Amino acid sequence: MIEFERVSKTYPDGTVAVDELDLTAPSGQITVLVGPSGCGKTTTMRMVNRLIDPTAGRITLDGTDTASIDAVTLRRRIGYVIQNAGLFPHRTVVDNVAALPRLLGGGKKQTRAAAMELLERVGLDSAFAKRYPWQLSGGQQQRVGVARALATDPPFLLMDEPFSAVDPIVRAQLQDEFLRLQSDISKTIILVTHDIDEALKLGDRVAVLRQGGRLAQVATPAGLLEAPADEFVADFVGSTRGYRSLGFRFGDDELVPQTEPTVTVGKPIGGSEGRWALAVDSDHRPIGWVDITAIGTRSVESSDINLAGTVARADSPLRELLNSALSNPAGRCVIVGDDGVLVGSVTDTDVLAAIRRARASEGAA
Ligand SMILES: Nc1ncnc2c1ncn2[C@@H]1O[C@H](COP(=O)(O)OP(=O)(O)OP(=O)(O)O)[C@@H](O)[C@H]1O
Repeated sequence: MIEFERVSKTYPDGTVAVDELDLTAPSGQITVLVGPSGCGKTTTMRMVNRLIDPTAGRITLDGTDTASIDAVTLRRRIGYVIQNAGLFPHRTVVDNVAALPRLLGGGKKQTRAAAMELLERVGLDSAFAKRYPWQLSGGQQQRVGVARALATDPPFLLMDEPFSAVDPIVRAQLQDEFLRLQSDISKTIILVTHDIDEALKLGDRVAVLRQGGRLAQVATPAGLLEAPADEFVADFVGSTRGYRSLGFRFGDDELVPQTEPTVTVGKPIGGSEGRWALAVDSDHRPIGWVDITAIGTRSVESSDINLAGTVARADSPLRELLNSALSNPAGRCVIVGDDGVLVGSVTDTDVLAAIRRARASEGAA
């Protein structure tokens, strides 16, 4: 757990960057700091690893005052990921990741092997290990940045705008991978962003800061959308906050897929009701929809398949679940497993009902 207790920072020129901040970042969770430019996010984060010293107040890591820990020792316990990755330009990818463990006295073979394993975990093929940072895309560099921050297996991680230097599609991929990684490693993370959508997607808790480094509200993403503390927060989360909750995901048991009747190419349609039937390949992966009324008793052909529909996974954001329901001619959301194999389907009404249930339980919490 990282705790800020009445922490303030006034720069020598008199700028109050952070003003009496009280905030807790719980263990094993992602706490996001979000707010407009200049509201003190980076200053707040850098006080944790003492790149900046607070003017007043104290910051504790699992109860220990950071001021009482030697700065080098402190930074070993806190991984740090920054925008544009900040990699050593003259070292290969694997050497970037292995650098700190080597410095701490790890053997060459052992630290390299550990670095290779980490690179795999962050989704980088081993073929990239011998490249230099400039030979990687922005998204690949960010992955190396994350691997490097994790190299000493620190319990705490600070991430300053880690995904903002890449295009929106790569950013979404990196965010998804990061959430998957975090569900495995459960680090105590503080992440800074100015992007409210990123904050709502990644944060277990989101702290909204306003100008002058004052905390406007800290809440779960759903709590923030449903009950903004004041006009500033309401404006910051935006008037489309109803739609923003479509970025949330359901837990495993909140949506129960029903069996979806299927058809395959080369076979006649048997026993499907309604107008549309889902076509699947021989591995039972959805490929499109067939208009039953156009087929009659003959066999289904590839050219009969309407490819308009999309699929989602049970843990996809609600946006993708609804998108699947709305894009499929049958109006049902098709759910597949990680391997792309059909699990079943839910209706758009099921998705909306589950959203309402989730909101009701959030409100009751
Ligand atoms: N070394 C410094 N000396 C004086 N003022 C500073 C210094 N560093 C930052 N500031 C000021 O402190 C305030 C907070 O800056 P900080 O970088 O923490 O904000 P931020 O929320 O991270 O901003 P951004 O989203 O634009 O990166 C700003 O007004 C900034 O101009």
